[in-house]
Amino acid sequence: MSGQPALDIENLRKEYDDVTALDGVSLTVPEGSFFGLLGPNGAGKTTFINILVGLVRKSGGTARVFGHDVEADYQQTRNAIGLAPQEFNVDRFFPIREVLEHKAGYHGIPASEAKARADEVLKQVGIYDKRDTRFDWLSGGMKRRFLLARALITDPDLLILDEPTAGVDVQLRRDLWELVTDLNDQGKTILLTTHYIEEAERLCDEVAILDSGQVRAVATPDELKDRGTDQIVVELREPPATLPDLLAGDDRVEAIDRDGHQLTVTARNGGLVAPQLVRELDREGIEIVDLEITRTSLEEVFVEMTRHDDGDTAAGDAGDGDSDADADGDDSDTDSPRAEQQVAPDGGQR
Ligand SMILES: Nc1ncnc2c1ncn2[C@@H]1O[C@H](COP(=O)(O)OP(=O)(O)OP(=O)(O)O)[C@@H](O)[C@H]1O
Repeated sequence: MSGQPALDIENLRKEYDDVTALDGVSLTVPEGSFFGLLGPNGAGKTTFINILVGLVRKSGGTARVFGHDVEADYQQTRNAIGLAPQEFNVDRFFPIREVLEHKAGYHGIPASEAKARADEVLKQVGIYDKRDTRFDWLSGGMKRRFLLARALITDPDLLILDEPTAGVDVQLRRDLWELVTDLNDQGKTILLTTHYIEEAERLCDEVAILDSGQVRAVATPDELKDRGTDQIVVELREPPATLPDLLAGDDRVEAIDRDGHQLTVTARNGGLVAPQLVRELDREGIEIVDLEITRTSLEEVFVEMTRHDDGDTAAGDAGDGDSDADADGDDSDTDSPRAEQQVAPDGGQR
C-alpha cells in the first residue's frame, strides 16, 4: 500500500492543435478501487490514458500515479501501470511467451524470472497451452486474454483496461469480468473504460462520466441511477372520475399521468416514493390491482448526461466498442502506437 491515491489528477488539459481533448479534468481514484471511465466516442478517454502512460504529453494541469508525476517520474509511473489497450499492438512474429519475456526484460525483470512470470500470467488468463503460438494465430478472445497477460507481466499496482471486452462473446466477457474482479480483490486498482454500461454497473465501485473533455459526474453506479427518474405504474380497480391531489409537495415527483385505470408517476427515487403513493391511495379508499416500478437504467442517465444540444448523444456508441486507440504505452512492442507525441523517460518528447 503506497498510501497515495492511485490517480490524482488536477485540471488536466490537452489540446491537439485546435481540438481540446481534455478540458480541465480533475479526478481522484483511490488505491484498490475499481474505477470506470465512461464517455461517448471522442470524449477524451484514450487521451487521458495515453497521458498516464507517457504516450501523450499534457498541455496543462497535473497527473500523478501513486504520487509519481507522470512526466517528471516517468519510469516509476510506467512501472506501476499495466495497460491492456483496445488495439492489438503486439509483436506478431514471436510466440506469445517470448513476447511476454521481452516485455518483462524491458521493465527490468531478470531473464531467469521472466520465463516463470510469463508462464504465471498465461496460466492466470487461461491461455498457457497456447504459449508457443504466435499472436496472429490466437482467436479474438484469446488475443484479449493475451493483452491482459501482457498488462500483468510486471505485476502492476494499477491495471488500465481500455475497452477490454470490445467485440468478445458473452461467455468470454463473463470470464474476463471474473478475472478482473479477482485481480481487484487481490488489491490491484483497476481503471476501466467501456462502452458497455452493464459492464461498468457490474464491476465498478465508482464511475466518472467524461464528455467533451470534461468530467460531468463522479459517483457510484447506484448514485448515478438515483439521479435519473423512475416510473411507478399503478393499475387501479375503480378509480373516481377525478383523482385527489396525490404526492403533493413531493419534489422528487416530476409528473403524474392518468390513462383510464392506469396511473403513472415519474419520480426520482421511485422505490421511496411508491410506499407513500400506496398509503395515499389507500387513505382515499382507491384500490390498487397492480403496481410496478421501472428503475431508470445507468444507460439512460449516461445518455441524458452526455446529450448534446444538437441532439447528438452517446446512445449510438453504447455497445459498439469501436475505437482507434492504439498503444500499450511502452517501448517493448514493435508496432508503433498512434500517439501524437511521446514523452520519453527523461521527460522530453520523442
Ligand atoms: N493525435 C491526435 N491528433 C488530433 N486530435 C486527436 C488526436 N487524438 C485524439 N484527438 C481528438 O481528441 C478528442 C478526444 O479523442 P480520444 O481518442 O481521447 O477520445 P475517446 O474518448 O478515447 O474516444 P473513443 O471512445 O472513440 O476511443 C477527439 O476529438 C479526437 O478526434
